[in-house]
Amino acid sequence: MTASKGLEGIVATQSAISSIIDDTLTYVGYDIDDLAVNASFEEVVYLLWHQRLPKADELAELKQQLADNMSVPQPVLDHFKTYPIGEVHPMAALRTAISLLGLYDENAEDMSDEANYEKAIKLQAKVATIVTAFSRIRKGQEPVAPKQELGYAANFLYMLTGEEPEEIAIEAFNKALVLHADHELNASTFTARVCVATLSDMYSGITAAIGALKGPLHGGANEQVMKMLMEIGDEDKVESYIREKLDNKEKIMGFGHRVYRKGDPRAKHLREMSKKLTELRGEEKWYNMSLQIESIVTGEKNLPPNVDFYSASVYHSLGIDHDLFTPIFAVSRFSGWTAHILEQYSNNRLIRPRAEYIGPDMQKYVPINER
Ligand SMILES: CC(=O)SCCNC(=O)CCNC(=O)[C@H](O)C(C)(C)COP(=O)(O)OP(=O)(O)OC[C@H]1O[C@@H](n2cnc3c(N)ncnc32)[C@H](O)[C@@H]1OP(=O)(O)O
Ligand SMILES: O=C([O-])CC(=O)C(=O)O
Repeated sequence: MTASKGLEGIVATQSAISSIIDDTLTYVGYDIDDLAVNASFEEVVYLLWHQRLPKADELAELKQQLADNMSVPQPVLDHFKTYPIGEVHPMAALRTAISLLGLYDENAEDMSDEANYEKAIKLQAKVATIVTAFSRIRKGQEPVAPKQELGYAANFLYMLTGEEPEEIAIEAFNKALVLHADHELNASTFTARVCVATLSDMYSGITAAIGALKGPLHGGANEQVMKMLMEIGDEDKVESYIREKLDNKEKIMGFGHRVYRKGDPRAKHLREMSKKLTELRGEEKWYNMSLQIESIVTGEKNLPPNVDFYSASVYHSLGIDHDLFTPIFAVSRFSGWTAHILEQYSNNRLIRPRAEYIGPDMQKYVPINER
């Protein structure tokens, strides 16, 4: 038995949800380039859950179901007030809130297909409320109730700020949600599948996935990208900052990928949006710095940017707090995680790989006073 470090190159399951073949990402066979330009997030959610695009009445029904399920039990929101304000990372708060939310769902342990589909709807609806409410409560503000007539992307921004967002912000945010929705067997999705393959419940699977997404080698990278941009601060400091990091063999956040070799197809959409939004806000420096970083890292290391790189300047331009970038990734990825959990349940087998043992051999127990 020889281990593949990080399970690199191992095909661990079959899935009909998304695929990465020759650096092309598709959701159920639809090219991400097509969906990024044309689809609403709700259409993508439906696509991932049903493996087909919705008809108009089906989309309207899903939108209504999401709108109807956005409210969150008060104790889940109140528990945010028990944290030491300002010190809790919103991903830790989200992870805890979803686990807590499970206690308020009387069907949490009902493993029927219907109950699990309903849980997917509830989770997708409520995560927007949870993330935005946490953001407001920690600033001493009241949560904002969603508006029935707004779509998912618009509602998220509305609940975050209390103001109806501009069209350009809705368009950018919807696109970001579409681009982050699913990604084959990434670390957090794999985590969700491993968890529920024991026939554990969906809240457990999603809680586990949030924990996996939080790390800076995965979803946590987008916040780190913005931290780096802020640290550099100015266009004429990029060159020396990045070269020093590379010379010290440090990683540049937002670059590299386990699967993509030529490049992440999502990055160009975010790059384009970053250009548009930073120009609009008169803050082109974040885009210009990002371009410079891309040119150096690609030139020196042949490492293209991943989805996390330009999403940082996009979210910053939308006025979003930097530590909410990864929770926003999660808000979108709830759709993929729930789709994979439903798929896992529908054709389940316990996921239990082996380890190549490299510890000492055949030791004999030594009584404690003789060690
Ligand atoms: C949504 C997402 O999860 S996308 C990924 C988000 N994560 C990041 O952006 C963090 C930065 N990137 C990384 O840490 C990595 O590229 C990962 C974790 C994404 C992929 O890692 P792996 O597939 O294990 O690649 P691995 O670490 O083997 O890298 C191969 C080589 O490229 C280098 N490398 C990889 N990424 C980077 C980077 N971002 N900056 C500098 N060098 C890098 C490695 O040091 C290694 O060099 P070596 O061969 O000289 O040792
Ligand atoms: O697939 C991966 O390893 C990480 C990634 O890009 C994602 O989850 O979107």
